Amino acid sequence: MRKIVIAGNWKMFKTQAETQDFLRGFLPHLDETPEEREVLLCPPFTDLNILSQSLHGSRVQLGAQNVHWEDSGAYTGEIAAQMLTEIGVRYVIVGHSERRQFFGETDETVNLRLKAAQKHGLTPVLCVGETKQQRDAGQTESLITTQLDKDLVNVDQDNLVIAYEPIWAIGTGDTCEAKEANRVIGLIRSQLKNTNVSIQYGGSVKPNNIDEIMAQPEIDGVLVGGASLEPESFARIVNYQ
Ligand SMILES: O=C[C@H](O)COP(=O)(O)O
Repeated sequence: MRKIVIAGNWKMFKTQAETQDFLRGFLPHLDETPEEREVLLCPPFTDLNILSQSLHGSRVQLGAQNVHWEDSGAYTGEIAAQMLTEIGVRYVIVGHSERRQFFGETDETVNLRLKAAQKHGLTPVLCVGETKQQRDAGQTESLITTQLDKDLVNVDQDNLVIAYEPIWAIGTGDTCEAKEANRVIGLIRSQLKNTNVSIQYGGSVKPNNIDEIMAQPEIDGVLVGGASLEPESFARIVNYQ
């Protein structure tokens, strides 16, 4: 049985005070959320501790936005898996297109980060997806196949979530058609050893398109950026019909 995972990726947004405001507005809505849905927040590192304390005893899981492959060392600006698990983090986003595009993340470093996360009991959320140029050139399938082949070398598929995020749909309001996202996610699934991996869609998910997205048979959840920052809109997404 595939798990439904609804995740908010806050990217580089929210101070601790803003995080507390968010929780006041968001948490009461979880009374309506069906039990089987995993709800996940991935804030900036500086918000993890306060969220860990505030969410103690709640059903919301914590995720980080990055993890280094070494246990410790001289890696300025990076974070180690044990620093995350010590404060109750359970998931970590790896290979987000913004990391690949702006911070030199490669399939090789994505693979190292995935293995390090798993070694310490974190569940990685691996992001894959094509640019507009690659889509227009008919390279979506080959690009995703290459990413999966390289990123998943020696990665345990029993402790993994994948997010299909077409880069052209991220933060643009230009959502991938639900049926097309379903098709690509089916293709991703067909390339996995474990076909029960939960595969999310990400890219301009909003309250007005969540129901159609989640009605697709291959889609097991969503990775939400902008619309996860506002309590009412993320609550509507978590409580999709
Ligand atoms: O990680 C989340 C994605 O990059 C989607 O962001 P968005 O919902 O703002 O388009």
